[in-house]
Amino acid sequence: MTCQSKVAVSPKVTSSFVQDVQAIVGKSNVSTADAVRQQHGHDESYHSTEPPDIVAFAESVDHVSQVARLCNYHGVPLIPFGSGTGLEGGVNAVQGGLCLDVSKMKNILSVNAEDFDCSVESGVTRVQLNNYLRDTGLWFPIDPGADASLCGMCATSASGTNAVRYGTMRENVMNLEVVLADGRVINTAGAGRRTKKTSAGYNLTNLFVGSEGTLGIITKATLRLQGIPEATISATCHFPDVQSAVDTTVQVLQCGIPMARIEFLDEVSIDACNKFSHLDLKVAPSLFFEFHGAEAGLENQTKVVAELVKMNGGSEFRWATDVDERNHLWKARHEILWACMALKPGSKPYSTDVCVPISNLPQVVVRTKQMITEAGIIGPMVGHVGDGNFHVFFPVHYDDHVTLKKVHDVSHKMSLIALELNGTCTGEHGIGIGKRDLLVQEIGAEGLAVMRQLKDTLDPKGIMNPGKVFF
Ligand SMILES: Cc1cc2c(cc1C)N(C[C@H](O)[C@H](O)[C@H](O)COP(=O)(O)OP(=O)(O)OC[C@H]1O[C@@H](n3cnc4c(N)ncnc43)[C@H](O)[C@@H]1O)c1[nH]c(=O)[nH]c(=O)c1N2
Ligand SMILES: CC(C)C(=O)C(=O)O
Ligand SMILES: [Mn+2]
Repeated sequence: MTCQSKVAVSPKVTSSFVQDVQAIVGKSNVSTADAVRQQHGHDESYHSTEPPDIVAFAESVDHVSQVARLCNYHGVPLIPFGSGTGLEGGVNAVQGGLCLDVSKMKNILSVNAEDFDCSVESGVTRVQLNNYLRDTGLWFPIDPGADASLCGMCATSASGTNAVRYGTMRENVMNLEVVLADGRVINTAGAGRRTKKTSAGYNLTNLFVGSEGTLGIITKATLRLQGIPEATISATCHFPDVQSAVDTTVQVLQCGIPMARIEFLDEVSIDACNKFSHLDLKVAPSLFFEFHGAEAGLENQTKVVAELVKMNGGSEFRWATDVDERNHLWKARHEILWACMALKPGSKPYSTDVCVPISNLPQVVVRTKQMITEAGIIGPMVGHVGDGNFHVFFPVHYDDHVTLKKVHDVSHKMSLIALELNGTCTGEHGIGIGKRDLLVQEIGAEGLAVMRQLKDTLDPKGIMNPGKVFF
């Protein structure tokens, strides 16, 4: 686990190949400069930088299609690059090749306000879309902390703090335009289709959601939108221990309260947030809640949740009712990765991401906390607990191999506990290069072989993001 990068140029990327790429996307959209290759050879994770041999910037689906056809012909690895905010090394060019940056395709193609949907090109980010929607009364709720590209979010099946109410990318994508390895362009639900439901054949859309660039390049996404709620209330409270906070979450959901957000932060992450984002919360295991709905309904919901908090030994609510206060709170939550890294200056994130059925959550959280304490490492715990999903954001230094090994061991054991409890090794960050060994344990050898057959059918030469998801 070093930070060294590969300098050798793949023998397949010859000067005539570079010229062919330039002829497709234009000279100014191609770079073999070291700085550009380095920048495209890593995401926000701790994985070592692996630069591609060449970076090309696409400006249209036609560019993407022609570049794919060229790479396929020459057998050159093709790595799609959205905004590089991934956390499992998904863009790292582990076998060299061509990195295709699709961030210049930034058009919001349509917004159908009456139908609650929109279509965006591959470079449109979630913040760009929500700014654009501001005056329509609509919003797109899926919110990974980073301002990721929406097509990259499709590729990793991202979610975030709102998933407990609004679902993940899987539930919010209606159609995708995808360029396959051989350059063919398909629409996974048929050209122009944007229905809320369909029983027409196989669900190709969801085959590409979470495919991490290994099956094709997503050039357009048709997404569901939501109405901005009439009223929004946020509140925080703290608990004597982790177990009581997680028990409260389970009970709130069992009561059928339609929570918009329930986020857990342990005392280490609260401390990190206080320091980094200038909050003054009590340093204790805490829950951040958000309620969306009509004013009248919210009063009842907040009352029930406050009672459950009290029954579990939690504190009074601290309300964040006005917009500025609320934005400050959720901005702090979204910046928590960097807050945790600031606990150890110069560190990079080693993040974990397990998800279990909600009733098994207390067990996995409490066992993880014990492992972190026993290992004597810094391991702030943060969870989208309403989904049974939680993370530990370990700050690591590349050269501290002793701590890295401890972190890796705890992280691996956490995933095994999640699998043992009918859960998954990744709720939202994906497999990338870091969790390939866990995927086989999760899906089983036969299930994985079927995934492999699908990959071989769509990408027989294996050019699409090789070394990711599978070994
Ligand atoms: C501070 C912070 C906070 C968070 C997160 C990151 C960071 C830095 N994330 C993770 C991250 O934002 C998420 O993985 C994004 O969905 C990745 O989108 P990018 O555009 O950055 O893809 P990026 O460029 O990083 O690529 C990720 C993978 O998708 C592929 N890919 C990208 N664009 C593609 C395209 N158009 N077609 C095909 N394949 C493509 C790549 O090849 C790669 O395998 C997250 N996530 C989450 O789910 N919940 C969260 O709460 C957070 N929070
Ligand atoms: C920081 C990141 C990785 C995240 O998933 C979160 O904040 O929930
Ligand atoms: Mn998360």
